[in-house]
Amino acid sequence: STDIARRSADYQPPIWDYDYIQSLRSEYLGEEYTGQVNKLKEQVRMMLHKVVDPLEQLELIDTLQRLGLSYHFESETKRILEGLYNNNHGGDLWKKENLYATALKFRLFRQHGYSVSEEVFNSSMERGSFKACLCDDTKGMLALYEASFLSIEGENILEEARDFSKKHLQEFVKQNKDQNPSTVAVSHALELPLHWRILRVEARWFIDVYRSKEDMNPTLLKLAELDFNMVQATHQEDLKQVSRWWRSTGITEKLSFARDRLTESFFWTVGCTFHPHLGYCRRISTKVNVLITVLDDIYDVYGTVDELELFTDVVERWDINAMDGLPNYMKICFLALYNSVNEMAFDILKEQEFHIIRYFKKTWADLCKAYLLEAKWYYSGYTPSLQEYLENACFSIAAPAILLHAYFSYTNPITKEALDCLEEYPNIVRLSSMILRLADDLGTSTDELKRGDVPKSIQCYMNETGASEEDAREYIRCLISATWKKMNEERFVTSPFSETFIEIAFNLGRMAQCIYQYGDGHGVGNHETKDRLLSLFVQPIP
Ligand SMILES: CC1(C)[C@@H]2CC[C@@]1(C)[C@@H](OP(=O)([O-])OP(=O)([O-])[O-])C2
Ligand SMILES: [Mg+2]
Ligand SMILES: [Mg+2]
Ligand SMILES: [Mg+2]
Ligand SMILES: [Mg+2]
Ligand SMILES: [Mg+2]
Repeated sequence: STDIARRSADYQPPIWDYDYIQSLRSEYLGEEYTGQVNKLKEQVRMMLHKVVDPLEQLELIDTLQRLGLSYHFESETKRILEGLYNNNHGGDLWKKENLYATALKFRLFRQHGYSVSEEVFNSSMERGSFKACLCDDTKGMLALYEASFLSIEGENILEEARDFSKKHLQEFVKQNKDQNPSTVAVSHALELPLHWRILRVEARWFIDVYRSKEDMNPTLLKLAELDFNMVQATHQEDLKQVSRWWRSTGITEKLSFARDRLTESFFWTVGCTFHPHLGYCRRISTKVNVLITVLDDIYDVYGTVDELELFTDVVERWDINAMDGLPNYMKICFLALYNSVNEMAFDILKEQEFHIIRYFKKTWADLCKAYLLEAKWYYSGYTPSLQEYLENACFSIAAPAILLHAYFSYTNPITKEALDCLEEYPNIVRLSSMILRLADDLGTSTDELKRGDVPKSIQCYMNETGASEEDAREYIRCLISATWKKMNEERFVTSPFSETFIEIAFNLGRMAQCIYQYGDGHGVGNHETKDRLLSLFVQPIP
């Protein structure tokens, strides 16, 4: 190609090389442990049937969830919560309970879609604020803090609950320097509340914490360790398979300027859909993520505006006969995208007799148009208002494309109603995109601006208000929190989407906060991400 001065992002090669990934093995694959795990599951089912004290029921449900086991006991959990909700939701039991029990029940009810009012905390308040004596009740403070993240817009009691509990928990950590189970639990929650954490990542951490708790139940621990390792073995097979596909495309050689992040792309999908039987969904979503990562770098780093115009036009037309004018690196990328997407469309046509190409074509065209607009803003030196930036950046972050593919890759039967709704970018998609975009900008914008990229939300806000970068970042974090309140409301809206889809959309936002918790965990693959990937995909729990 002509010697155009092209930017470089100087991305490092992947930490996880191909041969290493292909060498992964697990003794937990296959039937070896199925007998043992089924026996343990039966024992836990008995525990769920025998427990009668309401607080113990809630604690068992919460523990199973944090151990990553709740997906085995969904019907038992539903039966218990239904019972608790029906026979005491009237409210008398709420009054007699301590703050810890009230907050735990509130969080679990809301999380499972039972509507419960923030007024249940009234007995812990006087004259509009929480009773000062409560601040010594660390267990209650922690439960109140976690519960406050299930709030929706306009719930002032829960807003007050978050501020009150956060202040006293920070105080508690300051007063107690030594590492002990409660300071560890409090610091963990202050880093990221449970509601914003990815279940699979949280389970790996909590299993180690649970092992040393004085009320640890050996059956629960054993099942959690065994199940974690068996699921890990399944994920390893998915990863090896999709890694073989990625190598066969040759894209990492042909487009060496772009990020080669297959394993991190797989981590995104595991965070969204860890269920063992959703392997096809994980493999498709990984293909989408790793292709989007390359596409994003073509628009953000390497392509000239003329080339990007050409590429966007070809994607909009979705026509391989329109490729001739593309430079070679774009031919490779478009044809890989075209083949992968059409192959998935074929799978669905064969399985469900649904011809869906036009939905894919539209979502990829919308994504590339959003990319192109950002590239034009960059080359023309234009800084949009925050509002203008975000309207486009909720598309350029690719969440709508990611969620559309996720919907198709596990939903059977696909419904026209859900498709028409998806095509209009419903609230749940828009809100999930917003969280992903804001968390991504917090984690990646420093490096992006260094090598040259469109001004991100932080910079747009600074430009618009004259705020410092620190204040702008704080504002973006508040925006994430406010968006979560709107997302929480979506849980209660009737929609044509299944509970699974809603959970995947929630998890996409959680994944962003997980990946970017310590900076750019995707592009840079920092040591936190590396440690997480090792514990999730390589090292079984001993
Ligand atoms: C999977 C993704 C969320 C999507 C592609 C790679 C990402 C990690 C992110 O990459 P980034 O370059 O930060 O996106 P953007 O800031 O250029 O939109 C955008
Ligand atoms: Mg969670
Ligand atoms: Mg590369
Ligand atoms: Mg980018
Ligand atoms: Mg981009
Ligand atoms: Mg970014």
